[in-house]
Amino acid sequence: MDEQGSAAVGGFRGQVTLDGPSGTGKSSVARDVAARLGAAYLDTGAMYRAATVAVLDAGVDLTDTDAVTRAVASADIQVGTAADAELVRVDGVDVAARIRGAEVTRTVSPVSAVPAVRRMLVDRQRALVAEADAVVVEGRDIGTVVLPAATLKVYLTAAPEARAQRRADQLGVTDPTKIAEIAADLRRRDEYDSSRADSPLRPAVDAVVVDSTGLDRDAVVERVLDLARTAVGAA
Ligand SMILES: Nc1ncnc2c1ncn2[C@@H]1O[C@H](COP(=O)(O)OP(=O)(O)O)[C@@H](O)[C@H]1O
Ligand SMILES: Nc1ccn([C@@H]2O[C@H](COP(=O)(O)OP(=O)(O)O)[C@@H](O)[C@H]2O)c(=O)n1
Repeated sequence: MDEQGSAAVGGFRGQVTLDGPSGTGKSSVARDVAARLGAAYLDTGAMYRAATVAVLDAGVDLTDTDAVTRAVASADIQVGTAADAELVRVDGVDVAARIRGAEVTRTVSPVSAVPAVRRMLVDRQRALVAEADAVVVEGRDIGTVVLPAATLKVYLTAAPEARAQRRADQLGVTDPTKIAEIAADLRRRDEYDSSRADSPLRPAVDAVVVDSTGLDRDAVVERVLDLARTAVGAA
């Protein structure tokens, strides 16, 4: 038993994927699970957000997919894989705070729908994963496209109102008009991410779907750790 009162998954080796829409708890759960497993952690959304910073700074027309691709290809995008420290840099500049801002959040879905951008970032994601014996990777297409042979695939869902409220709480937003704007942004990104032709957001056929609506963060973490124990036992 560890200090949090549950058995750790000792010597875990393998890949855990966490996919799902915004506000379902992917980042927070993935970080906690990685820390408990002693695994690396990769936030692929941060990579698409960093790519979006490069596109915004290049000032290109977002509908010009060749120009978007060139802007991403010529940027030096660095994302760390430690669960306890966020490292996101574009051309050596720390953009960890900027990637969470409204401008990037508004623009990231069209940038991430460009197939050539996805190919570049998926190659990077697989290379980063290959460096780790144990890794937790979160995003939209990790179980379906990036790591189809992962040890455990989890697809997180939650009711749209719960997701919007969580995001509002996280940002310290209490104004109902602003909460409605957050909910509208989540709907827009859900729609964009689920309907794109390349790597749409959807559960892998062999993913375990976990609905976090009525669960707190720790309960979801415990559920994923239980699933990881079972997956390792079954391997
Ligand atoms: N099961 C949960 N219940 C309530 N709040 C949660 C839960 N999981 C995560 N949160 C909180 O909701 C917010 C958004 O979670 P986050 O991990 O960023 O989601 P995602 O990566 O899916 O967008 C964070 O403040 C997080 O602490
Ligand atoms: N593997 C991934 C991860 C993110 N994304 C894109 O990047 C955006 C931001 O991802 P994120 O994980 O940071 O978003 P949140 O869930 O934190 O709001 C998503 O809305 C997708 O458009 C993607 O296309 N594929």
